[in-house]
Amino acid sequence: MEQIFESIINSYLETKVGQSDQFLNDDLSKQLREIILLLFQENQLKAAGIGNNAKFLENKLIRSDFIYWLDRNHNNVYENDFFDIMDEFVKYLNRTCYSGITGYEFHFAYYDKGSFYKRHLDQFRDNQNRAFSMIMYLNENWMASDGGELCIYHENSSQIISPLNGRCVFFKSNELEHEVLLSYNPRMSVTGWFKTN
Ligand SMILES: O=C(O)CCC(=O)C(=O)O
Ligand SMILES: [Fe+2]
Repeated sequence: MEQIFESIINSYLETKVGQSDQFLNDDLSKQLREIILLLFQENQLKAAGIGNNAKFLENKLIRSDFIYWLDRNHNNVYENDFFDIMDEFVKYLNRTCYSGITGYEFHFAYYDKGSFYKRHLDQFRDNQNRAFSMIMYLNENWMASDGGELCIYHENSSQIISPLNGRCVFFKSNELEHEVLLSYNPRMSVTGWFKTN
C-alpha cells in the first residue's frame, strides 16, 4: 500500500489533488458496492444533509445523494478491511507529512440517476476539524456518457475527474471547491474526511 499512498501524496503536493487509480482493489470495491446496493434495497440509506423540513427543501437543491456512515461497530468484514486501510493511510500521513490527523469519518454515498452535489467546500464554517477529504469510487464500467464527474475548481481552471472504479481523490477540505455533476446512472462511492483537533 505504501507505494500507492506515496503516489497519492506526490500528486497532492504537485497539483493540490492527490489521485490513485488503483486504491481499492476490485474485490473490496465489489464488496463495498454490494453493501451499498443492499442498504439501498433495504431503504437504509438516508438523504444527505437533512435538518428540519425547511432545510430539507434547501438541501435537495444543493445535493441529492443518499448516505450511510461506516462504523467498526457494524462488525462487517469489508467495512473493517476498509478501515484497516484508512488506519494505515493515517499513519503514513502523520509519519511523512506531520499532518496531525487524529480521527476520520466515512460514509457510503449513492447518487441515483439524476443526482448531483452543487459546488461547495467540505469544511463547515463553524467547525474546522475536517482537514482532508477523500473519495473512493466504486463504479465498474463507468462511461463518459454516465456523467457524474467530480469537478474541482482551481484558481484559474477546473478539473474534471470521472468516478471510475478503484480511483481515489484526496484534497484539502478548506481549500478546493468542488461539485458532482449530474449523474445519468447510479453512482457509488465512499467519501470521508481526515480530522484534526
Ligand atoms: O463524490 C464525489 O465525487 C464528491 C462528493 C463530495 O463532494 C462530498 O460528499 O462532499
Ligand atoms: Fe464535497
